Amino acid sequence: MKRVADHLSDVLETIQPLPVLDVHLLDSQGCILTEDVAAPWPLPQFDNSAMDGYAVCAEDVAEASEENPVELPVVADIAAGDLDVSAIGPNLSARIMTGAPIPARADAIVPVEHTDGGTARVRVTSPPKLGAHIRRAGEDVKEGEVVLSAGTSLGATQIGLLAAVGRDRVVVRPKPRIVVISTGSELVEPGQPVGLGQIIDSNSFTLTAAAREAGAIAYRIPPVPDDSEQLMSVIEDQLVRADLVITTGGVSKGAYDVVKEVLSDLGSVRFDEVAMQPGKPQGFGTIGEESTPIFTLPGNPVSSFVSFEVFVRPAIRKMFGATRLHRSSVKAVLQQSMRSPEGRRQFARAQLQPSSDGSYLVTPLSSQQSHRLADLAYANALVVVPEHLTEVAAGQVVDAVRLEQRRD
Ligand SMILES: Nc1nc2c(c(=O)[nH]1)N[C@H]1C(S)=C(S)[C@@H](COP(=O)(O)OP(=O)(O)OC[C@H]3O[C@@H](n4cnc5c(N)ncnc54)[C@H](O)[C@@H]3O)O[C@H]1N2
Ligand code: MOO
Repeated sequence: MKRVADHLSDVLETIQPLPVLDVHLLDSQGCILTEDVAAPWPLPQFDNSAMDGYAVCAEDVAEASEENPVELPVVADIAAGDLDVSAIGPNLSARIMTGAPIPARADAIVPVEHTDGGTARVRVTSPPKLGAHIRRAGEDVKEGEVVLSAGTSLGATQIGLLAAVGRDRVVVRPKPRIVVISTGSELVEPGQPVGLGQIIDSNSFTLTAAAREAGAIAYRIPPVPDDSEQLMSVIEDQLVRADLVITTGGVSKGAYDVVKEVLSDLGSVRFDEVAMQPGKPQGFGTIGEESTPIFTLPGNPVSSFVSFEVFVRPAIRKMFGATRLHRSSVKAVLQQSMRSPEGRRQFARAQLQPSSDGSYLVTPLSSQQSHRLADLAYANALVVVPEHLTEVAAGQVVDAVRLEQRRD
């Protein structure tokens, strides 16, 4: 049997980052920036007021108090966006709104709450500190400063910053488009009547959602029966829009394992038994004119999910240029002894929880059978038991891969 580490390194050798693309700013959400973006101007671009109030010279109102307000003429009314802002002279003031440019010589803003709000003359009842409520040009970002560097993952706040420095397009590595195909003549769609012997296709839902959680654009298509011509035609159709294809089912030793049959003659897909539990039957390779990568994962629901976690997720992350391909794992104290098949790496569903001293405790779920979907939905970690161990006693420290918290 092939080792997990060897299969993963074969996968990651074949998978390459997608070519970069110049996209509209909002289309960059969730993508990784591939250029350094410098600010062509400072932020803020000009000195402006942080408060609705009055621009003054601080020393003119230094003695102001509730009992002895200082009264100043109001010589201008400056709104945000006003361009024509003249200087104020000594012992004069200008009414000013938040975001409006500071008139020359003003060196403090008195918030309207500390005045009588007058429009021709204003009575100031509290002295501002020098520079109070003035947002200085460049205090946020300096002109020419690199605000985001290549490799940054773009979320809402990064996209806002890019807009603020004037970018309407950016160069990113796009999200891979992934097509998920479940195979099996027994499969029916959720929401449809389920006949005797039929089962609902859950794999394609799990994996489409998992691919999206990993950062991809994922398309799910209805299950394809165990018929080689139909499967071939569906795969060929889907190659038009796919950067990567995932199938589930039909890769073990059954008489109707058509995925294996069809893909053995197409492209460069190799079928291996990988020394892991679950997820032993694995297929991977490339197909079609554009050598599109394809994973053929086993049909058992847990096996397909674990295979996705171990091989497909890192591949997706490599395609969109992430620097961290793997999920984080922690050392955790096993709460219950475990057995593990000899010579195979076990990925056991488990509940991980922090303990009061900052360490982690992990409890493997009672059954590790590959069809048990409820346990899978309940697990928040996978305990990894290396190939050479067949037993791990309670109290031992193990590696636990953290899955996204799906139940909190
Ligand atoms: N004689 C042997 N039989 C099996 C072996 C073996 O080595 N020798 N390996 C077992 C292991 S391990 C796995 S894993 C499975 C993999 O089987 P396939 O990939 O061929 O998958 P199927 O036979 O099509 O289905 C297996 C199982 O999973 C259910 N299934 C399939 N697709 C879905 C879906 N989309 N949603 C929900 N459930 C699905 C299917 O009904 C079967 O119960 O082979 C073992 N057998
Ligand atoms: O390898 Mo299967 O994936 O054990 O259930």
